[in-house]
Amino acid sequence: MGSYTISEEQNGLLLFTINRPEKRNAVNYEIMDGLEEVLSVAANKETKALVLTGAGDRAFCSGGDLSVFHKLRTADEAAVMLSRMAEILTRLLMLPIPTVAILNGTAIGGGCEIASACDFRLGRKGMQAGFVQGNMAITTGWGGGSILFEKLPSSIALKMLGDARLYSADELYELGFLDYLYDGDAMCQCISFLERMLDKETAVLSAYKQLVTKKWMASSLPERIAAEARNCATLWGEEVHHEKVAQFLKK
Ligand SMILES: CC[C@@H](C(=O)O)C(=O)SCCNC(=O)CCNC(=O)[C@H](O)C(C)(C)COP(=O)(O)OP(=O)(O)OC[C@H]1O[C@@H](n2cnc3c(N)ncnc32)[C@H](O)[C@@H]1OP(=O)(O)O
Repeated sequence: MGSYTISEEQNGLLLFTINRPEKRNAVNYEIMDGLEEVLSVAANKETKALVLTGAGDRAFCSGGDLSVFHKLRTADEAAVMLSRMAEILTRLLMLPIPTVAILNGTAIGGGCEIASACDFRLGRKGMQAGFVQGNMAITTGWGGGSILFEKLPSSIALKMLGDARLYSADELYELGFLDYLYDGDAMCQCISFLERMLDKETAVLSAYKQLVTKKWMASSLPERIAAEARNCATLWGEEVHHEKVAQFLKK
């Protein structure tokens, strides 16, 4: 089995599952390929909504695979990976159909950035999530910071990014990062959350989605996301970042 699966589910849902539970679903280059693939498949007019989740019950996604990306030493090397992923999240954000992240477990760093790029975030009761990049002496580098400022009041977004800590599911729901808390079968809960929307014509859902994507285009969000990736790349090239990652890998 590869690092991801793509499956067509009932009610017109397209499901992308990050399948590296033993690495807490950390993102490697294969998963980036998979995200690019699923975004192309989602353009099919039969798809009503795209759903992203992680395999297992421990993690949605633990961010970038530090053992792989630790090999990127300079700002220029990091910029290639960061800007590719920023482009993927921009496509996900602008997809003309609803998108859902099912946070079946912990979401950390880049995992929170992926979730932020989705229209809705459903969290399993008891999960945790945090933009911990600050503890690694970098910022969000896949565009998730700029996206979070669009999704939440700026004081809440700044606190979450600056704290760089894990928040509980209850806190995340209260802050508005999570739209729904579930327990039990994740797909059943997701279908139930989307039930009334899935009855509607794709053209209707797309028209509504475009109301927000046009706003984001007009405020140059894609350019802001690209700038965020470049700024992160500069911090990435600093020795202090490499030391923090080495500490994690040593553990
Ligand atoms: C690079 C992009 C950047 C961005 O732009 O946003 C980022 O994403 S930075 C943030 C990177 N992520 C992290 O800092 C998270 C690191 N992981 C953890 O804190 C913990 O693993 C966890 C996610 C809280 C889970 O804890 P736990 O359930 O106790 O599992 P373990 O810690 O024992 O991990 C099991 C296994 O998985 C490996 N692992 C986990 N996360 C990553 C990761 N991001 N990259 C690579 N490998 C990861 C961990 O090393 C263990 O491996 P083994 O020792 O081989 O079993």
